[in-house]
Amino acid sequence: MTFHVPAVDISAWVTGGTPDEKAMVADAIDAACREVGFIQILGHGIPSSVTGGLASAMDDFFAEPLETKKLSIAPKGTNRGYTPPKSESLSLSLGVESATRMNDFFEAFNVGLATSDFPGVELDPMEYAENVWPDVAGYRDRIEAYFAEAGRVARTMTDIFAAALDLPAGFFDAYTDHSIDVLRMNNYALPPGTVDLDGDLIGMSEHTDFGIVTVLWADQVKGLQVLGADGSWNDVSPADDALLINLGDLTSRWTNERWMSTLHRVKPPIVDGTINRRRSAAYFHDGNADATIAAIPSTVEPGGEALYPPITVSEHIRAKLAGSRAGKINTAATREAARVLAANAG
Ligand SMILES: O=C(O)CCC(=O)C(=O)O
Ligand SMILES: [Fe+2]
Repeated sequence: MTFHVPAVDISAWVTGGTPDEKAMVADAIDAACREVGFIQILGHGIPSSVTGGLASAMDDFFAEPLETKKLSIAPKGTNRGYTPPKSESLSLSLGVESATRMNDFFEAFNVGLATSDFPGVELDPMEYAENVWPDVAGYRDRIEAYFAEAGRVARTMTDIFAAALDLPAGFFDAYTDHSIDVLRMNNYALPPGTVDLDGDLIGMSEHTDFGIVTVLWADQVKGLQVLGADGSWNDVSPADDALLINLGDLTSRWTNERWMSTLHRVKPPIVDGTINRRRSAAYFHDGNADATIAAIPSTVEPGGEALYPPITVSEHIRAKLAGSRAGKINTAATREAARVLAANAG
């Protein structure tokens, strides 16, 4: 079976297409969400100057010495600021004890929506933590410009999802008007020779994303692998100017697994004892902390049962982060864990 990430041009939803044009896009997105869970999108409308700014800001920050980068470590328990290599293990977010425990070698910088973005709304300052910004000229401006664009694209995707699922227009708005949104900028780099010392190192171990939808910018250097329905891992890199979209667990729960949160990992190939540096930036659109996610009735067979109990966004994200960040196995992810174990066996 050949694995293929479908490409969909969403410009009808970005620049105001006809109802027919929009319906064709929604149908293509529904098929991609049912069959693959990863999509390449074109026509997203993010200017290349903005993605160029994101990439150059990442280059400027990650080139700093480790000790300088560590000045941007945010208070414990917040999903913000710098995370050095080997401080997370994504596979633990799934409840799977990984052989590569805390051996994910990516380093990252996280920014997100904060309490100050929602004046008058009562929010947990840990979940909506304020950002920390490094002392790098123009960094904040470049990141904020991309963050706003990626957030717009994530919201456009939920508009398309509502149409694709035959839900009323704006269905997702009430769940996302103070959404936990985080941009994780990932840098995969190892000094030459390191890879020989520890065969267990992996760029980012296998995981599903946690929230509603992820907008993923990635450069075209090899490393991202996506699990196919047949249990095979497949290399994926975006076409020129394309962004990758993938679904998170909350959407899989919401749609009673009509749509899947697809497993993926980052395993940069080792060439001459080293790896080629690779960059990505994942914008996670996770939903309002206090929103309750329960299967959309039309996705449950008549007389059938929902596959998951209702859960709040907050409960779900906390359990996931406790796994990846604190090494605490997520025991609430049995259905997801079963999928990983099946894949590893295959
Ligand atoms: O680096 C990539 O392409 C994927 C990153 C990713 O999966 C994540 O940050 O959740
Ligand atoms: Fe991911």
